[in-house]
Amino acid sequence: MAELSYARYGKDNIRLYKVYRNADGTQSVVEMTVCILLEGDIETSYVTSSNQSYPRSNITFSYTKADNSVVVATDTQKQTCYILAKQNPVTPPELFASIIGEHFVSTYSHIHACHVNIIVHKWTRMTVDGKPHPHSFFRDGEETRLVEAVAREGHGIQVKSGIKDLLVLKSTGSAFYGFHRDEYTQLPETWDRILSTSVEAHWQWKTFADLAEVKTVVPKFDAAFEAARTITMETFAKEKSPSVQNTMYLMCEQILAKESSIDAVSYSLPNKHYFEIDLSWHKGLKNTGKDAEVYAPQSNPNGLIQCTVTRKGGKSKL
Ligand SMILES: O=c1[nH]c(=O)c2[nH]c(=O)[nH]c2[nH]1
Repeated sequence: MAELSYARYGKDNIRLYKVYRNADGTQSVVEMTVCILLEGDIETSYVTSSNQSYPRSNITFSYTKADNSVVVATDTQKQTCYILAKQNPVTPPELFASIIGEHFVSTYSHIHACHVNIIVHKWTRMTVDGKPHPHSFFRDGEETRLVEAVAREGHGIQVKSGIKDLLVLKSTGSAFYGFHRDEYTQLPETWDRILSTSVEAHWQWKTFADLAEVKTVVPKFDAAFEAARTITMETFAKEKSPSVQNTMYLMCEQILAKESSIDAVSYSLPNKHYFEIDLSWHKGLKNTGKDAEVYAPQSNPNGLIQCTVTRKGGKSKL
């Protein structure tokens, strides 16, 4: 006996660009990649067709019985994404993701959940002749802004925001000592090391009742993104880090303190190692400890340190 235990389908890698022609003659642009995944109820809502009853809302029938009548084609989902982008603002991405999610759940009676993921790609306005250029942009880093919105019928909209691929390095001001030692330990303690990581962080908003409630907090989304980015960089730079674990915890605490509508903050930080190179074999060159200047950056393996910090004493308030 076989049973379908998981079913979602949709369109991934929908690439989307929108230009805003501003009243002052300047233009602003947004480029994003969207993923939409739909879920349907498996047991309820039967309709009658001819003399036959069949489960109208049963998305799984498209899998188990080749019944495509319940399938909102993935191409339709892509076209809908473009139409919604034309008819609505695409920024902040948390709002646009919620608009897409609510659309699918409210438009199709047999679709009960819609998962929307958005990656926003950077286009930063150029400075030309010392002035912001009206319509030219460049990519100043691979860092992306992320959003995941889940609209679930009867359960509101859950929104998670994030940042990914923000590559940072500090050449001193980081230590790692006092860690557990046993017969498997070779790593020496260090009071001064290079610290580098590619930041991935997510912050989960309190659950919104509906799209109308999402709309009431729109300005908070950009503000929280800027705050999380600033807190990440300032903590990384200013803190004399005793470990990645402690530094990332401090970042989470500050983001929770800054925005009361955020329930939880997660970080996932690879520890990108830079190894000292002993060059003493060459004419006694000193290149270790306090004399270290030339290092070998390591591609792998890397440490991977993760945490989630949740607001104590229950959920947050708007
Ligand atoms: O900040 C660190 N945390 C660790 O858990 C760890 N483990 C390790 O080898 N180096 C480091 N650095």
